[in-house]
Amino acid sequence: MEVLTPKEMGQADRLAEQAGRSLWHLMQAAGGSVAREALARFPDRRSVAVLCGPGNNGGDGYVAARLLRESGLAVDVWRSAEPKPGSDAARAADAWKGAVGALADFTPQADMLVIDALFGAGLARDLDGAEREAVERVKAAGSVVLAVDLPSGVSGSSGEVMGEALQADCTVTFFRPKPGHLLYPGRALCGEVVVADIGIPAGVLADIEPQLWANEPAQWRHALPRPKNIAHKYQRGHVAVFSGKMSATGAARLSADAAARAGAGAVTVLSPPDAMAALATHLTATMLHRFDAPEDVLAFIKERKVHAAVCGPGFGTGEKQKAVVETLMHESDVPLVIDADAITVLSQDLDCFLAVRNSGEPTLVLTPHEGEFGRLFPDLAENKTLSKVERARLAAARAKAVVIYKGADTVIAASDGRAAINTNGTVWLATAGSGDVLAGLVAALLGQGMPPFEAACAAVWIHGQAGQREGFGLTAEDLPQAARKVLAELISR
Ligand SMILES: NC(=O)C1=CN([C@@H]2O[C@H](COP(=O)(O)OP(=O)(O)OC[C@H]3O[C@@H](n4cnc5c(N)ncnc54)[C@H](O)[C@@H]3O)[C@@H](O)[C@H]2O)[C@@H](O)CC1
Ligand SMILES: [K+]
Repeated sequence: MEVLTPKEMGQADRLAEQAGRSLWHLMQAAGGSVAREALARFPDRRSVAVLCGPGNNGGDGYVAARLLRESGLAVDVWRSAEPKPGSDAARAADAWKGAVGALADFTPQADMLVIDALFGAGLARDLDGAEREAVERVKAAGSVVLAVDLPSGVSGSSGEVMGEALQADCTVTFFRPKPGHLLYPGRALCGEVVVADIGIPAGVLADIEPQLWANEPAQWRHALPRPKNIAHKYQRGHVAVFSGKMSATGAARLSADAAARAGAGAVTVLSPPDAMAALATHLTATMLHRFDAPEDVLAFIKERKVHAAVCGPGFGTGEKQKAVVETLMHESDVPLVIDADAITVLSQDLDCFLAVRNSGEPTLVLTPHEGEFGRLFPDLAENKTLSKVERARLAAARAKAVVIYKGADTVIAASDGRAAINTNGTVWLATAGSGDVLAGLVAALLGQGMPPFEAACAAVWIHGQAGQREGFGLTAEDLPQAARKVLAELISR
């Protein structure tokens, strides 16, 4: 599903108006969907308090208040400021015939349903004054909160908290989700998110051309590799995985296993001389090849027709490793997944890395977690005015790469501006070796010819789904098999 920034949502609103849906009617539908969710989800609440701000978010609140009162509930409205005279919100406030209290006098109770219609997409600065104090009181009282569009204090564009924010049990937003619903901390503050249809025609999206999606199979399933019956193993993608020294071979084996389970026809672990014996005792279907110097690597890639390579898991960060990473970047055109230690190696000489990337070759997928992202793109990481999506996009454009910016809310970004926010991750994936598996999944899909952005999005989703299936107590060794089943189902459907 497309994700719209608050600015794009304003555009949707104007386009809907041109298509004959007035803001007044959208506001009635928005307030109506809030009232419906309140009745359906919180039927046992004895009283309802609707907190209304000065803008259209408050307007939705007045509409919901009127409808809930008409259904027989005891409803009070508390407002921080009057809506602008002549606005749709003012018209909605006029249609509310009950009393209106000053927000400063509102005393929340634990058994109350609080409908938060203070601020939505229009939140422009940190919460302060009466609104902030009311938010603090609601949090202290522990009332059940249903947020209109966004919990007040959450930025719709970044999910960041602006000063203070409500913790909602449920958030009803309209037409399409916003980045603030999917990026942390906003995602956690929203509670369950309901995306309500308020009559904005989906056709407006053709004019808006959104470049951000929630990461879902609908976006990339068509591009998943479907091997033809006649394919032999090398036609199904040959993936090479670089191993580190003898004491650090497990990471490469996890990547290799993931690549094989995700459909690569052949997988070879490239090993430094000292790790050959350790790897040989562990590998069965996966092939093993020794490399000593960067030239060996180039020769192997060329002669054995490698389709994608993973470099980084357990690799090490010394001079020898640096030489390999640089050779891969300068002298080879094999699609690369650069993870973990290889990211650290690149970050040791940023000017060189970016100079090489000016040519745009080879196809590159970078998989940094927060710390690695900070090392590769320090200025972007420090820029607190940017959302995680914007940081990932700028990084992708700068590195001419697909960037998988990992975390609980992993963002995948391409250098052409497309981006996706992943939502199926689970805490069980925060385990040693999980990232190595992800790198192997990306390489397998790349090696089978899937375009890099789609391959990255698919790998992240499959990884998340595998984590959910395995659940409590999973180890990274469980993930490749689970990923295989997820992928098999995606392909067979
Ligand atoms: N865009 C659309 O298509 C629709 C939008 N609707 C509602 O309209 C909302 C957006 O309305 P608005 O653009 O009026 O924005 P809001 O109602 O979120 O807030 C805007 C008002 O708050 C003030 N303000 C911003 N930050 C403040 C702060 N920290 N402290 C005090 N005042 C602050 C602004 O100056 C402005 O007056 C959405 O969240 C949604 O609830 C719905 O009515 C239906 C359709
Ligand atoms: K709100």
